[in-house]
Amino acid sequence: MRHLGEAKLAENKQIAIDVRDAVKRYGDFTALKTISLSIMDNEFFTLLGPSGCGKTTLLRMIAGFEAVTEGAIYLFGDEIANLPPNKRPVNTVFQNYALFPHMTILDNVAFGLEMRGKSKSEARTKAGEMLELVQLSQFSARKPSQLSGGQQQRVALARALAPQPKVLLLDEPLSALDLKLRKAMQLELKHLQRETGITFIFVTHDQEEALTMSDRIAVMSAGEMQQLGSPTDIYERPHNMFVADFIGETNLLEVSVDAINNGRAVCHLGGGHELTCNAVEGVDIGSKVHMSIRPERLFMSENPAETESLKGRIKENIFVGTDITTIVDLQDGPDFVVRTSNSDRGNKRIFEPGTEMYVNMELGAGRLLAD
Ligand SMILES: Nc1ncnc2c1ncn2[C@@H]1O[C@H](COP(=O)(O)OP(=O)(O)OP(=O)(O)O)[C@@H](O)[C@H]1O
Repeated sequence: MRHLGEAKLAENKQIAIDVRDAVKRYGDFTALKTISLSIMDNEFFTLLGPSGCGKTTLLRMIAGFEAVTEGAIYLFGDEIANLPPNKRPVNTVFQNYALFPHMTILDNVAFGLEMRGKSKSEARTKAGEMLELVQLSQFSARKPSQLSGGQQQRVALARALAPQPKVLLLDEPLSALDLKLRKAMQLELKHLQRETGITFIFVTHDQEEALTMSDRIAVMSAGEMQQLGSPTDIYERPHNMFVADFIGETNLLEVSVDAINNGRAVCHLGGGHELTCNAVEGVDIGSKVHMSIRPERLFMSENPAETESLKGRIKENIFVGTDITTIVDLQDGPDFVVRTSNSDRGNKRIFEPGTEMYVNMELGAGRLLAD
């Protein structure tokens, strides 16, 4: 099966940003450890990772606000080490909008264009078009304080898009917004990216945001890239424990691999429980590794299903609106978290706490992690 990210890459797109063996050190501290990645033209690319992993540092190096200690960054084929920030065809949207409070919305958007040498009338015409793009034309005469947080963020976007940069860098631009507005803005940003065709490099620590918006995601931790792939790759086929744990919710089980036959690995999880899943490269017989199973890939039944099946007892059911989360005690084995969507509850059983039942999964649901 092809994934969105791969399909896009297969179109032979030009590389917008090429980061080659880039290292960033602040004195003795290494903030980025030899990062290499290529971001394609017209791609919505996300740098995702916990606080302090180096995402902003990488973004600032692309923008030209930080020098690269080792390695190089290429922008559409050209090395940019000696290009000052204002000469790069790159613009940044920050978390805190940074609008001028005394200027109207229109002037805020026009200001950067005038600074770049456009005449006042040219700048204002272009600013008007940009406000139309972000659907704020009716507010062009207002001051920033007369707009909501979401509207101010859209002004900041219009301002950053106005000079038609080839690449737009977005550093956690939605984190100051409440959840509902953030979700609406996520879709809006994605549409804007499609409409303008500009390469977006988006920084976030919010995995759901990254999955919703991106063509591809680079998952980072402690200055290193852990995995690069489409949202489906990252979610369905995490390469390691960090990615499996950081992206979404998962059951991370300690297992020992007892046998590998025909591409299938038979794994022991303690307490006499056994599960078979697809073998992966780097995990051999005798390995003690982890298996990741997403809670929504498990289902419960009164009798063992014809798939992989483990006997357990219900500990607790937790109603979380769209789903019911069930904690299952496997008796001398690990606890399992099973998620049942409320939309297909008719097909899947929910049992009362204390009931003995079976937790089942398809063969492909468990994923062995090499580390
Ligand atoms: N100017 C600096 N001098 C020294 N250390 C720095 C400097 N700037 C960043 N760092 C360190 O580099 C590491 C990466 O910082 P960075 O801001 O890139 O992280 P981040 O992933 O963007 O985090 P957050 O999500 O909190 O913004 C952190 O440990 C930070 O303390």
